[in-house]
Amino acid sequence: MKAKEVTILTGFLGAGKTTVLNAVISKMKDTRFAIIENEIGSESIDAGLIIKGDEDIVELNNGCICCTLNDDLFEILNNLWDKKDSWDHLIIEATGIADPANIAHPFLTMDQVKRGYDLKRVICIVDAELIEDQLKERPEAIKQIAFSDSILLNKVERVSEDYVKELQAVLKAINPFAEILIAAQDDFQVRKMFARERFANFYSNPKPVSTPRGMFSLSNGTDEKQSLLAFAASHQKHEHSDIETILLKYKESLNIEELEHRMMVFLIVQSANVYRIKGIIYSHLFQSRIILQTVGKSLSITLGENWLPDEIKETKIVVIGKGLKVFGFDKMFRTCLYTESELK
Ligand SMILES: Nc1nc2c(ncn2[C@@H]2O[C@H](COP(=O)(O)OP(=O)(O)OP(=O)(O)O)[C@@H](O)[C@H]2O)c(=O)[nH]1
Repeated sequence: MKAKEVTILTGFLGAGKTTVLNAVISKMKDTRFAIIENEIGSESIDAGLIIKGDEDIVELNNGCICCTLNDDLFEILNNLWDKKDSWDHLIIEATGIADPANIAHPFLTMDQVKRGYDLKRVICIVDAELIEDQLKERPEAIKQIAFSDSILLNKVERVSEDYVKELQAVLKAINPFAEILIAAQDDFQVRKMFARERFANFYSNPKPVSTPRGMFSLSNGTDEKQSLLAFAASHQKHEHSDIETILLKYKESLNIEELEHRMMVFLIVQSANVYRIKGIIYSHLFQSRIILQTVGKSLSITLGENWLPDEIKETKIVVIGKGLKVFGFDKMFRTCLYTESELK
């Protein structure tokens, strides 16, 4: 059986990976996708933001797969392989701080993985408004651009045309081999992105891991798993080890106007070390969930999917940044909860 096509979607926190993934699912209706959604927090928000179709969506929330190449990934690859007749193309949405080279490693070096999975391309989504600061502060952002085959410059409507040209030159300098695409209004150039395949010898020739021959199964303590764990262990010291996540959960209904107000003040005054906030919010005044997102100083509060009748309605908010104080965030969000007397 032919190996399945694999695409890795990378890009810094909030660049627009899930948005582009949704555009891909909508545009390429003739392809059945399997999706691995990796998030650094223990709870997945993104999986709830992917448009529902026939896609097989697997969440991998135990940490960033670029650092913890653990059993979970192999189990997922094995499980997907078992259902290989039901999908055509695997997309891995990496966390916003992942080094795509580490994610690509097993696909490039392990014979048994290669037999089932053919890594065709790495696509990097870049936030035109924030990338300049991200390149200065975060080595992850540079690695993501440097390792990609296509770079999609996103959110260009937020910057000037001249600045877009400057950014193109910067991106070209970091990665002269990549094709740079500009996202136009609601057009993420999906077909173009997927038409491009990686150069066979482009990647930095990771050292091959010796692998025993056999079935495509990695779940039984094979040497490959050992090799990969050793590889993972040797990569434990990451540049993004200073990045932390906080998860806050509330069962009470939340006042969306108050939330908007608090968030706007927070973003103006205090958000320097916060890269990303994303949340699914429960407010009794709405039949649907409310989606809260911040990237840099931008705030978006939108309607999500309706709650299902038997679903537990609760708010889940993930904050990603450096030196985060749980108490402060908890206090801010608690002031947005309706009190019992307000609900009467
Ligand atoms: N203005 C503008 N906003 C965009 C565009 N693409 C995405 N966004 C917004 O940017 C925010 C983050 O988008 P996501 O697609 O969730 O980003 P992501 O890269 O998946 O985020 P993480 O998974 O947290 O790293 C959302 O509020 C999107 O609506 C764009 O082209 N223009």
